[in-house]
Amino acid sequence: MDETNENFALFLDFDGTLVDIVERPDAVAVDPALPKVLTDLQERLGGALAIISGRPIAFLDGRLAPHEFDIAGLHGLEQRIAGRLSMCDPDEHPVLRDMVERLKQIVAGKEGVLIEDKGCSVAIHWRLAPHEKEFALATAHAAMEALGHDYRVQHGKAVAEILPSAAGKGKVIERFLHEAPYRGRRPIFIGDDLTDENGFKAVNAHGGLSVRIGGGETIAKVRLGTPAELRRCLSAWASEGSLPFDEGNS
Ligand SMILES: O=P(O)(O)OC[C@H]1O[C@H](O[C@H]2O[C@H](CO)[C@@H](O)[C@H](O)[C@H]2O)[C@H](O)[C@@H](O)[C@@H]1O
Repeated sequence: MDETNENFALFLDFDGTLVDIVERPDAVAVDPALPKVLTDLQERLGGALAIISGRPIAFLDGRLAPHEFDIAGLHGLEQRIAGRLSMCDPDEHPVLRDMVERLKQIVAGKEGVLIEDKGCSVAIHWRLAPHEKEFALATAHAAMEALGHDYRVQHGKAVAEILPSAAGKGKVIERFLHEAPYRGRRPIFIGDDLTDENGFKAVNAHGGLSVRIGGGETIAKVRLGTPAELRRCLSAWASEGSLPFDEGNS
């Protein structure tokens, strides 16, 4: 391991952070150079690099293949650390499963409104139909009311997700920080969205470094413009070894 990096634990969001936002969730494309950059950086950090995403782990593994990184999916409902996998079982969420079927029927006539069924959570997207934003938000909140306190709505970029209340990026980052090789290190979390603010709060509380990609109100300490800019920073960090963020830049 590179000694200058031994104190850092790096947590990276996926959509809007490592990859550019696109119109459809299934159309997202990974820069071909990215998996190797992440692998090199993981080595520099003595293994302390993890992806923290709202996507299912299976989707992320598919996009980053053949590399299998430490990872948290579904906003922390699933995780894999050093090959140890902990998954969420959709069968333990029968009321949510019924609700997913109802939601598919409710949006059926709404062109451009997409239901992304993630097993233990469900997202309602309106990026292709911005005029349906209020409908999609009202639908998500009505679903949450019907499901009760065990579920909450997570707002995001042209999306509202219904997910178990226990899910949260801050909580899962805390879990990683209790495990080797993350334990005792200074955390860095890089994200772009509302769901990432909870992760920024966790790393800030540890005296860590929070980095927000793009605009919007944030508690992150550093801001970068775009996923492409971040990919350049990560590539430089992987090849040169020095932290590529200026902590004074917020
Ligand atoms: O935690 P993340 O890795 O940032 O995932 C958050 C959500 O990202 C995806 O939706 C977003 O990206 C789509 C593709 O660019 C875009 O079409 C959509 O408007 C964005 O909200 C993903 O589909 C969700 O499941 C993730 O929770």
